[in-house]
Amino acid sequence: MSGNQHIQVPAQGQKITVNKDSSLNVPDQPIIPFIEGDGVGVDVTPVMRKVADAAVAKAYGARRKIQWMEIFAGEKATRIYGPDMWLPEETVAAVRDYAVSIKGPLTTPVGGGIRSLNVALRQELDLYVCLRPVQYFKGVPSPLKEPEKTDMVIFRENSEDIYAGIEYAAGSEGAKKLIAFLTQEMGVQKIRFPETSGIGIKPVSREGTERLVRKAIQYAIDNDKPSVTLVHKGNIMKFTEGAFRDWGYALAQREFGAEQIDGGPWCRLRNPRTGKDIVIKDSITDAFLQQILMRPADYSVVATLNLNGDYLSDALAAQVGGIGIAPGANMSDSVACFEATHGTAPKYAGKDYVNPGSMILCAEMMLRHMGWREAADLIVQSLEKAIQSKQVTYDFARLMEGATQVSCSGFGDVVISMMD
Ligand SMILES: NC(=O)C1=CN([C@@H]2O[C@H](COP(=O)(O)OP(=O)(O)OC[C@H]3O[C@@H](n4cnc5c(N)ncnc54)[C@H](OP(=O)(O)O)[C@@H]3O)[C@@H](O)[C@H]2O)C=CC1
Ligand SMILES: O=C(O)CCC(=O)C(=O)O
Ligand SMILES: [Mg+2]
Repeated sequence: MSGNQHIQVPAQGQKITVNKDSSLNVPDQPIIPFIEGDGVGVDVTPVMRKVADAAVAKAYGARRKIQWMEIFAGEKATRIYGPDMWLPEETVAAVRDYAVSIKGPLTTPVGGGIRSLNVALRQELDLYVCLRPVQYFKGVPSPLKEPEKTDMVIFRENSEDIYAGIEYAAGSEGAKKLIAFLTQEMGVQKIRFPETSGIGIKPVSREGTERLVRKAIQYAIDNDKPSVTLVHKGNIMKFTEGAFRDWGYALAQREFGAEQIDGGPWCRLRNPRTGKDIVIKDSITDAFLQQILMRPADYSVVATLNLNGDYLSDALAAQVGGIGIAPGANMSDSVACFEATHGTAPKYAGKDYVNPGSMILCAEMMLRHMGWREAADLIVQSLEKAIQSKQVTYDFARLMEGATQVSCSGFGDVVISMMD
């Protein structure tokens, strides 16, 4: 870590502050920290900013303006702060202190090298909810016959599970110690090749599960959704994924008054806002992956563990047009950092080529979170119009008849032109 200060705080603008009940005080010129991101981050992040600025200007004139503040992580941070400074302290502090931020993707090497900076940021700030809405926009090409039937919101637990990165390489001191402990003290005889096994640990807690499932059920209540599905592989991983399911059901009953249907485990609660039923159900992950393709209309809010949520995010995104149009947010009760589902797509980096739709929709989620609903609505409407005009990036153009392929920045300009 370094005491270096490289963040330039905009002269104008104020911090967003958070009340005890998690509501926000948003000034008319909020300072929003942003991380450009590695790879295609350099392409999509400027487009996102341009579209968000245009929507804010269109919706509120001179009355409101985002004061962007660049903060640094990933390769850019190492260029600015020095080698090995991948996630500077002041970057983490800014994401925490400014309450609302947005980031482009960051590279994580496979196998060796640094651990995920994306995961590190989530862990350091305990951004325990990864919220990824999956909705169909009219005109988007999809591999499904009826893509509009896919309308889900993923609540992915963001702080635990095998994703936490507690693992030891085969042959390392850590792996040897753990394997010795397991075999000698715990009587474990199931490690097939103990001499050459790497070892990963999968922590899943009651608290971690409950806070995630609570958010998912509250979301279903607030947004008039018909069901919450707990997705787990609890038949095999009984005390982690199975416990996630059991703790989830217990929470629904204890805190939301859900009652079992036909002896359970499914249960049902009455939405206090609408009087309608919300069904709490569960599905084993492998079966769920086929259900979302075969019967997507049966599912709405999804609450799941970290790794399942990662896999499901990309699979569900594909059903409604792919990860070029898949936004998300990492959230705690006081901090929200908006982040696309996709990664750095290195082969396209710097080519002004990829779809900026995910980042644009991240900005839309961010504006809605700030209560700037009119600007958020404008983004959704103009994005839809842009897609329907068939002026789209390569990912959509290759699947659409009669489309005109435009660049990443070109697509941003089409979206802005649709605001008129
Ligand atoms: N939150 C984050 O910062 C994340 C970071 N990553 C990191 O990103 C790096 C690359 O990961 P990788 O597995 O290649 O996954 P990516 O999501 O970066 O890319 C996979 C494929 O998805 C398509 N794609 C991705 N982004 C877009 C876009 N904006 N518009 C259109 N299509 C898009 C492309 O498909 P096609 O080839 O068909 O054109 C691309 O080749 C890794 O280091 C990974 O760890 C990954 C996910 C999230
Ligand atoms: O951190 C990474 O590099 C990958 C993360 C990821 O795929 C995700 O969070 O969806
Ligand atoms: Mg992922």
